[in-house]
Amino acid sequence: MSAPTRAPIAITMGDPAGIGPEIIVRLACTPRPGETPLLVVGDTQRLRDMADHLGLALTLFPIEHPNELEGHDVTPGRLAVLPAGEPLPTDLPYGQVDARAGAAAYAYVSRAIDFALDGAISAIVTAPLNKAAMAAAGIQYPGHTEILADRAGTDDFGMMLANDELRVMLVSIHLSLRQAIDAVTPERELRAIRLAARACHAYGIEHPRIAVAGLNPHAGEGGLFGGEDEAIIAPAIARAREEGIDASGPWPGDTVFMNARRGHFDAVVAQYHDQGLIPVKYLGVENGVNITVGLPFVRTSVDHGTAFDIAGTGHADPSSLFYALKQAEAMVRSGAGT
Ligand SMILES: NC(=O)c1ccc[n+]([C@@H]2O[C@H](COP(=O)([O-])OP(=O)(O)OC[C@H]3O[C@@H](n4cnc5c(N)ncnc54)[C@H](O)[C@@H]3O)[C@@H](O)[C@H]2O)c1
Ligand SMILES: N[C@H](C(=O)O)[C@H](O)COP(=O)(O)O
Repeated sequence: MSAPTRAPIAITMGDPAGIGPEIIVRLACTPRPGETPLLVVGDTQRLRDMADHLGLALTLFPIEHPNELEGHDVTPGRLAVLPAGEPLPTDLPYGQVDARAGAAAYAYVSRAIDFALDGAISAIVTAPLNKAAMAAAGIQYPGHTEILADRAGTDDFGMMLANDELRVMLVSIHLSLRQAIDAVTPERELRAIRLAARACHAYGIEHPRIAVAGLNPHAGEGGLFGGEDEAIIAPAIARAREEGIDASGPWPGDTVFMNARRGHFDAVVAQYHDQGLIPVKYLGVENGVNITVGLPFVRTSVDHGTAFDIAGTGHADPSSLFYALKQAEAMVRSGAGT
């Protein structure tokens, strides 16, 4: 028996019709260096069926509270499951938007947040949920990040995607492109720069160099291609510098990530979702992690989605989940949080 020595990390199962169940059972059966005990908030039968489908020898045992892990054998091949929401129908199809799956995904993350706010778990690591399925269930949040921030009662939060080569903080997250342009405001710019610096501190970087990407082609080319870069972004960078943050820009968005990857910057502030996430995901989703910065607890996530095109087929790569767990453990260990 290996007794847990610190509060467990909870992995949420995500959308049951996606690849969450598969990547979780693969992770649970693989020896890994971290010593933090794990539990999954999800559906035991769904995980059981997936492990059987993949031919994995996995023992699942139910718990009702993270404290119950104390004294349990939590070695690879054994996994505690904490239920939430309604039990799933056994014939729930993979790879389809389903309101029952959307409701379940929301229930898993909600229950994990309860335990995180109580200090009963040390971090939340999320498997992907499907935003269309959640909307079909009548849940109005666009994603995990907004649920987490709302439940934590904070407006001062941000989404950072990172891998071994890039760290990217977004000015806006799940908005239409038109709305994202309107969201380029002095307040949001300054907040994103501050959050990027804060995240770098959590990575142990004392004096982070924060590059801010421009909004328009060539960062506006002196006003030829749009005025937001000079009128809104540049003054926010100046404000951040007055606060002592080593921020620079606005840099042309097409080359700033290349220079960050070369080591010229510690993080990039991207003006909208795809500007920031394409460079990170292009380097491979297997080494990427999504971190919510600004919460009172640690939350990391895989940097990929529910992959309905391969869900249930046994072809999902669990690497990003390993990476997200490793990052969460490091953040908990350092005590830096976010
Ligand atoms: N953390 C999250 O909860 C999260 C993250 C991103 C997207 N999403 C959601 O997931 C849903 C689907 O999003 P999408 O189709 O844009 O992106 P996706 O990441 O689900 O899929 C994009 C492509 O990458 C492949 N892929 C993704 N992860 C993989 C893995 N682990 N192994 C092998 N191949 C993998 C898929 O098969 C697909 O071809 C949407 O509802 C989206 O909002 C959720
Ligand atoms: N924007 C994220 C991505 O594309 O990877 C993703 O949608 C996850 O968002 P949440 O962590 O807020 O669910």
